[in-house]
Amino acid sequence: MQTKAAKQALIDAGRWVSQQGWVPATGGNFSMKTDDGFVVTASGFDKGYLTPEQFLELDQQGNIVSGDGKPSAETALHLKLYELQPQSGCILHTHSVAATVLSRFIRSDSFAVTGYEMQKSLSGIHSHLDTLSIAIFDNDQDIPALAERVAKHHQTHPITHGVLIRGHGLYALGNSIFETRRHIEGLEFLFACELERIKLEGAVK
Ligand SMILES: CSCCC(=O)C(=O)COP(=O)(O)O
Ligand SMILES: [Zn+2]
Repeated sequence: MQTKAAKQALIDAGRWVSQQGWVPATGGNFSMKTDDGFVVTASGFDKGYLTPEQFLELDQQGNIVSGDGKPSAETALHLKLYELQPQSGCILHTHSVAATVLSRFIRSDSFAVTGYEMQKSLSGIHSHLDTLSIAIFDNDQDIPALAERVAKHHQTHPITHGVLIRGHGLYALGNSIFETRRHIEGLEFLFACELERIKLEGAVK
């Protein structure tokens, strides 16, 4: 995709995720592969009201080639995820309440679900009987270190649809912005269902 069109697609995605309440304050960051490299959101802006000036353009190696301000503080994690999953074309990082709370509630290193028809919104999942597993990593202000932990985990448990960062949010991957948006919407639905189920089960204990 051309850079200008990629920025507009991310602006539209930002408005949508903001309307869903999944990028409060200045939370979240977005990136997409382009014909020349990548575009990534600049740091510190409200992702619901992005403008074309609030992006940086990176070359294929992730070096800044144009744009003002600082790239997202989490750019290194985006670049690592593209390296691990080269077919990925777009990464959207969100901070929903459900992803934040559930990733803290679950003590193990993955969110695993089965039994939901909505699992089929995720590429490669064809039955509610399949088990969907999303890895959870402890949060870290050292983003390159976090990216290295993700890479190490990927060697034994390949990352497919996304990762959760504990108490922080979701990184969703897809081969296009359309697939990534679908993955976010499907995953957020599943997170919300699981939160409701946990609350109901707690109430009857
Ligand atoms: C209040 S959001 C804290 C930083 C963060 O987690 C985030 O997603 C936004 O960071 P950026 O540098 O991309 O604006
Ligand atoms: Zn974040």
